[in-house]
Amino acid sequence: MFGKIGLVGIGPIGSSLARVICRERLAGHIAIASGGIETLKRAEKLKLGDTYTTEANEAVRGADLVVVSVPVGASGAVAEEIEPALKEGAILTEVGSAKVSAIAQMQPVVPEGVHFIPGHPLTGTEKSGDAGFADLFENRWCILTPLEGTDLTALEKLSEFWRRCGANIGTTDPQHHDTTLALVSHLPHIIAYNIVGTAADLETVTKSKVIKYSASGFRDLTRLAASDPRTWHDMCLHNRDAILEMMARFLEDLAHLQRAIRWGEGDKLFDFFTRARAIRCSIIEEGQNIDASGYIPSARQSGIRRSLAQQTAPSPRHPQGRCQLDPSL
Ligand SMILES: NC(=O)c1ccc[n+]([C@@H]2O[C@H](COP(=O)([O-])OP(=O)(O)OC[C@H]3O[C@@H](n4cnc5c(N)ncnc54)[C@H](O)[C@@H]3O)[C@@H](O)[C@H]2O)c1
Ligand SMILES: O=C(O)C(=O)C[C@]1(C(=O)O)C=C[C@@H](O)C=C1
Repeated sequence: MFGKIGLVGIGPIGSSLARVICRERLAGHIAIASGGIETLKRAEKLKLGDTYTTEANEAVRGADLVVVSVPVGASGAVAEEIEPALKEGAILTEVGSAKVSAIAQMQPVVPEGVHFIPGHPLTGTEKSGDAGFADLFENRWCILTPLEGTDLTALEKLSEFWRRCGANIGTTDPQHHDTTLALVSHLPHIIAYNIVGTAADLETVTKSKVIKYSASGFRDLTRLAASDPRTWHDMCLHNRDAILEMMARFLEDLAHLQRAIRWGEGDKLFDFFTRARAIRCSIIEEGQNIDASGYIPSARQSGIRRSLAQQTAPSPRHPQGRCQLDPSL
């Protein structure tokens, strides 16, 4: 699809993209940039790309597609760094979880002639670092938030890229994206972090007992609390208003629940739990639930589960085994 793809940032999203680009042969050359030298060395060891550099502008020079996958708070600095090296006609995208802020930081420095189309793959795990995998985007939504005047050919090309990575494409405006994500992603993370904090602070139950006797309800609810602190620090600062709005609504609803429990309003509680269960069921029917282990969409949901043999097949252009996938990751 592209002669050269420049990947700036090689965390869970960047490293998953590198793997799927390689597997699907979407680029003639994958250039990887990361500020962290250790991360870069590991990416090289895993053969995630063709070239590796700590200089983002080096990786994007001559690239037909540039994907910026860095913490939202770093997107402005990265945009400034790569701006002089972006090729005329290139597609530039970023994958930040808060669109309004990422766009405000990047758009002003994008040169004329470069197609800047922000996006957000709605998928991830609580893992950090280069713990990505090629199937991460399979049957997940990737939301694109095209800006006014976006070139439709470039938009279609980027959409096709994500489709070949396994994703379904949705489009919306950045503000609507941020409001929705505040509810379906940011609030759940805040609740998870908070409940772990509550448990850890309990004086009547020791920390070791919380850990030892963690029932699966607590474990399920708290998985998200293992997520990357930098990501969630950035989210709270960069999608502040929408998150505060959702927290206010959540607290209001929680107070209603609290009241129903205090007054023993069984019917109310039963109706409330029944309604919530129906919503959870509809998420499953939409095919948006995932196997707990490994986070790989089940064969039934995705329609395809590529065999490991297929995933590790060397590319004919790189018979030495460029982009060999480590099955343990
Ligand atoms: N992890 C997820 O579940 C997930 C899902 C969807 C979208 N996102 C978004 O994708 C982006 C990348 O997230 P991630 O979790 O893949 O990785 P991450 O946020 O941990 O970032 C990792 C990469 O960014 C580079 N980086 C960090 N600070 C930098 C800086 N100041 N300047 C330049 N590079 C810097 C690191 O060297 C590393 O290569 C974030 O904006 C995040 O909001 C994350
Ligand atoms: O399931 C998880 O572990 C995630 O945190 C993934 C998740 C989400 O909230 O759904 C987290 C942040 C991203 O912006 C998109 C996806």
